[in-house]
Amino acid sequence: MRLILLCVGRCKAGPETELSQRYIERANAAGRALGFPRVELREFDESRAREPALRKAAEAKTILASLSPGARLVALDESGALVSSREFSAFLGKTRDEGAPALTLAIGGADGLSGEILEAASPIVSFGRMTFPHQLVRIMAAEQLYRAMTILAGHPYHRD
Ligand SMILES: C[S@@+](CC[C@H](N)C(=O)[O-])C[C@H]1O[C@@H](n2cnc3c(N)ncnc32)[C@H](O)[C@@H]1O
Repeated sequence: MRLILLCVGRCKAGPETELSQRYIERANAAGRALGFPRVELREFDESRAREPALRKAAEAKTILASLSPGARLVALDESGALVSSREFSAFLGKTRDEGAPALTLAIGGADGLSGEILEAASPIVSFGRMTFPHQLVRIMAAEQLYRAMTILAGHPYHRD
């Protein structure tokens, strides 16, 4: 099952990009043998529309258009469900075993994700009730994908 980290907003070259790339490379190395051939990072420009609602709607259209047929959509949003790393890894394993061709994790831009995306997603996952910048969330999501791979592989990176 392909894993896609879909980001509204681009990250400049620098420490945030380096760290998220490092976790993606680790997730790729650990995931290949587990039926996760690769984590793909896709970035889109934030909309330049004047109103936040119009920006979010335009960004939602881009996100929905980029989903491959049969792909599962997970939204990252402050309002979502609080899940443990083990629960998240179990969800990835179950979705893979159900035969989904791809799973997309969507990260919103400065305005956040639209209601349309939150309704289309299952589940909506939160990293806590605080709001983080999308650059940090990208790193956190990449790390959680790597952590999930190690949990599924029985590797001792994750300790609890
Ligand atoms: C700067 S935040 C969006 C701002 C916020 N929704 C607002 O109303 O102003 C950018 C993106 O990072 C992700 N994000 C931020 N905090 C998060 C959290 N606590 N849990 C999960 N995702 C988060 C979401 O995908 C969000 O759309």
